[in-house]
Amino acid sequence: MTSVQMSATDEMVEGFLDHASRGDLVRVSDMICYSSKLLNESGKQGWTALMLAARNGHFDLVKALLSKGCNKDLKNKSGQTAHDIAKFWGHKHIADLLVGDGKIRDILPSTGVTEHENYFSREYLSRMSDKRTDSGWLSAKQSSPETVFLLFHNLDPLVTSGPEHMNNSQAKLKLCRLKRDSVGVLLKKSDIVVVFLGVEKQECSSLSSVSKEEDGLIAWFALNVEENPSEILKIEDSHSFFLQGPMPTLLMLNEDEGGIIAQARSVLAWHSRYSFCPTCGGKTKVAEGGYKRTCLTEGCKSLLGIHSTCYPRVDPVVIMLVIHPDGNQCLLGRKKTFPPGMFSCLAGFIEPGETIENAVRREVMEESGVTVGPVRYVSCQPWPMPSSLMIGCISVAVSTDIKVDKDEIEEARWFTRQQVIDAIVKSSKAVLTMPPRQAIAHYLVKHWTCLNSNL
Ligand SMILES: NC(=O)C1=CN([C@@H]2O[C@H](COP(=O)(O)OP(=O)(O)OC[C@H]3O[C@@H](n4cnc5c(N)ncnc54)[C@H](OP(=O)(O)O)[C@@H]3O)[C@@H](O)[C@H]2O)C=CC1
Ligand SMILES: [Mg+2]
Ligand SMILES: [Mg+2]
Ligand SMILES: [Mg+2]
Ligand SMILES: [Zn+2]
Repeated sequence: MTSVQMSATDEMVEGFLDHASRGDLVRVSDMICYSSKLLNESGKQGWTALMLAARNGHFDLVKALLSKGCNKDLKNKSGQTAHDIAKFWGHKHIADLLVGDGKIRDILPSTGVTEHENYFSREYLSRMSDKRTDSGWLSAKQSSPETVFLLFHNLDPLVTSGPEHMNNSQAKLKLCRLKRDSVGVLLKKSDIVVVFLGVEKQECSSLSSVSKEEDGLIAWFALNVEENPSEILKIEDSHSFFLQGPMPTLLMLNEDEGGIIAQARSVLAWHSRYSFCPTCGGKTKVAEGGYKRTCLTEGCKSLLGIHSTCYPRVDPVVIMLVIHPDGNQCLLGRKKTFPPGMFSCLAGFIEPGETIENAVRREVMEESGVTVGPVRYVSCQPWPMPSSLMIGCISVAVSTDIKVDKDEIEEARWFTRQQVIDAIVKSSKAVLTMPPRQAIAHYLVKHWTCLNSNL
């Protein structure tokens, strides 16, 4: 049936199940308020919203669906309940929630903050870290015609704008999913690092029907080349090109691919910047599917104790919305490099030996001269430029005079709630522009204004 032929009800059920599959608690709750019948509706293969939420590990959504009274005993066409599915996919906390009398036990005390999925956060692939040490499995997958290879040139991903890729996607660009034949020449080169990203998540029913040798898992790998490889590669897609960035171009992909890029680009960037051992400068050997570089110098200190220099690094960064003591204004700043009129949350790298809360207080003081009191964690976002983790907080100022550090920030100002709402909805009255919706700074401001996430 095409979407044109679909009835309005079918379309609503499909939309509802899609939101459930993505763990979109807000949209799912809104739709249940509109029609409680949706709770037990099923789509393809008899999967209900509860099953999809259990499959994809959306704990809060499973909890919400149960509290609305959905039937947890329904079975899909493979005879599985939501509990079976959660157990199969290793979501033990969800499986626990779904057993017995179905009563929800709150294991964690409520903080009033629910998990929010930011751009770059989606886990489209299952990382399967246990396979990183299985060199036989990894090389078999690299030879498999099903395997997907992502190619980067100086950390810019190969994408396509071809019309054949535009179905069901709002994104104008899509990662080129190359096959072994296209990248075979590169795989033979000894200096190319190939990073194992994971395998495509699959429906339980399709997994149970394959043998152990041919596990049916579709593996993904990423590789980065420094010289433009277009001439030696067999890429038939004439619409493909290396997406020059990283910003703002990396924000043009869809959410699934944003998550893949966050992982692939960070690990590849680590390889491109850590070619030699950071401890002794010696040569290193790439191991564990591209997730480790071991020093080859006998007796090197990096081989003793905690091998932290051997693994990809992640830099924690605090990013914070500072609320005025009057509760009705927030502090935003702009760097010289921002587009005209754009203001964002203050941010800064966490220093060694520092807590998240103290880093928030120090960075806000350094950059704006404002003293911060209480700090609360809200949400986080991988930021693969090259490999940060943005730790999003909301905090309350205890002083209000602004004295900007001109080296880092061009200007910082208090904006009223109405002014930031105007900016979010892009009103003609807006006196500032916000960072794009894919940036956690945007989400923190929206979170504070308590606006509907559809904006
Ligand atoms: N997702 C989002 O919404 C946002 C993301 N960000 C990201 O957050 C990150 C940090 O923000 P920013 O305000 O620049 O940070 P800071 O305020 O800490 O300032 C960065 C400066 O500090 C120095 N520095 C100190 N420690 C480090 C470190 N571990 N790594 C790199 N530089 C360090 C650098 O100096 P030098 O380079 O001169 O040596 C750099 O210029 C940036 O990568 C930015 O892209 C920022 C705002 C919004
Ligand atoms: Mg800063
Ligand atoms: Mg700073
Ligand atoms: Mg800093
Ligand atoms: Zn070394």
